[in-house]
Amino acid sequence: MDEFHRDTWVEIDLDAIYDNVANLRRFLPEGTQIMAVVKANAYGHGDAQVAATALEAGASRLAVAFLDEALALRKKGIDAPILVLGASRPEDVALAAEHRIALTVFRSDWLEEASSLYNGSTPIHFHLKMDTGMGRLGVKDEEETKRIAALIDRHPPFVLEGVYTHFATADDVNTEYFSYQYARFLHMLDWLPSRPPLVHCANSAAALRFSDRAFNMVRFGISMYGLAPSPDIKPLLPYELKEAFSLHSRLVHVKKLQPGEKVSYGATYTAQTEEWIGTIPIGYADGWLRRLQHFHVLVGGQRAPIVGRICMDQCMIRLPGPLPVGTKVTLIGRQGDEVISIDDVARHLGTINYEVPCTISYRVPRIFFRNKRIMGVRNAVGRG
Ligand SMILES: Cc1ncc(COP(=O)(O)O)c(CNc2conc2O)c1O
Repeated sequence: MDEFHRDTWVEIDLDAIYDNVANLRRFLPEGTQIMAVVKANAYGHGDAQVAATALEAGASRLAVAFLDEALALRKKGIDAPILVLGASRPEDVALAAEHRIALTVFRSDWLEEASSLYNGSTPIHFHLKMDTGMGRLGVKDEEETKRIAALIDRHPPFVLEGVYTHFATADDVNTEYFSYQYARFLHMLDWLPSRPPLVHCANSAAALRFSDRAFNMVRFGISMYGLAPSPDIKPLLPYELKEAFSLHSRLVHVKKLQPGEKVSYGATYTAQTEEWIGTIPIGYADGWLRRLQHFHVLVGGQRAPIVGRICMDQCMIRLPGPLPVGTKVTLIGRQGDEVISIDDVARHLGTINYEVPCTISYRVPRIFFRNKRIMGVRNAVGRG
């Protein structure tokens, strides 16, 4: 287990990850596989630890954004099938094949170049991405689709393992555009001479709302971490999700200010009365962004406002009274009856919940809990 020497840390409840996946397993139609989306360091939750837990709970495959993320999982001993959802380089097909990593394909010129560069005999699995209206990656016309299918067919090591699309509005209460994309996908699938073994379209929102239209695999991301894909559809979800991520620190300095005394850069905060001010060792370089000024944290089971500008490595809070240095501060999570959720932070920042855990940087160590006990600590500082 890594050590760390600053009293700020993330706690990842792997029991919550397990339960969120196991509940989906029970909820989905029999035979629908779960692909756990662990890109961006598992949305900031720890890629290998989340991957292993999700696989234990019933996921059979993993998805990442880029080849480097898949290679990192292999280095950490994750052996399950991995799909790279984003674009890769044609010259990296050999590397992907060597590590049994599937790649997304959506351009015939890319595949032409890959076939000219790859002389190996080790199979490389491809998932064909179809753009049904997300407008990001994917084939859009029949000719290109047929060209790609024919190229794969002509090149023995190339295997078409899957075909998929991605929804732009599955987390929207209004299902009109979702229905359009779903119908478009059905139509585009007929452009293929035959359907490959894996056909998938659902993200968390679609898996939880339209599991009857998920084909034979879902790509489960945000709700594996216990977060609703959007506030609007939270009431529509079929079962309770358990948030896995919490963020904590400790008071490293406590002082009493007299009226008129100032706090932090720009001296923008002025004490109005005698005030107790605490300093905590977390700042915007940790992803605790400057826009969180005027938000609050929990200390002593009570809300404490963040006062003055958030610095790179520290910020200040107004305490309910004199508290000892070392008192635990919760920035995301629960203290007694008080809770600060990721959704609360996202709302204050004017963003979506996805962004919050992803933004808590590598500099904040992650402590992993399984069966309520610490099973690992990862401190990425100094790992280059
Ligand atoms: C292709 C693809 N499939 C599945 C998922 C999982 O979606 P979920 O987390 O809603 O379950 C994502 C998430 N991609 C992104 C989530 O936020 N921005 C993204 O690009 C994705 O890009």
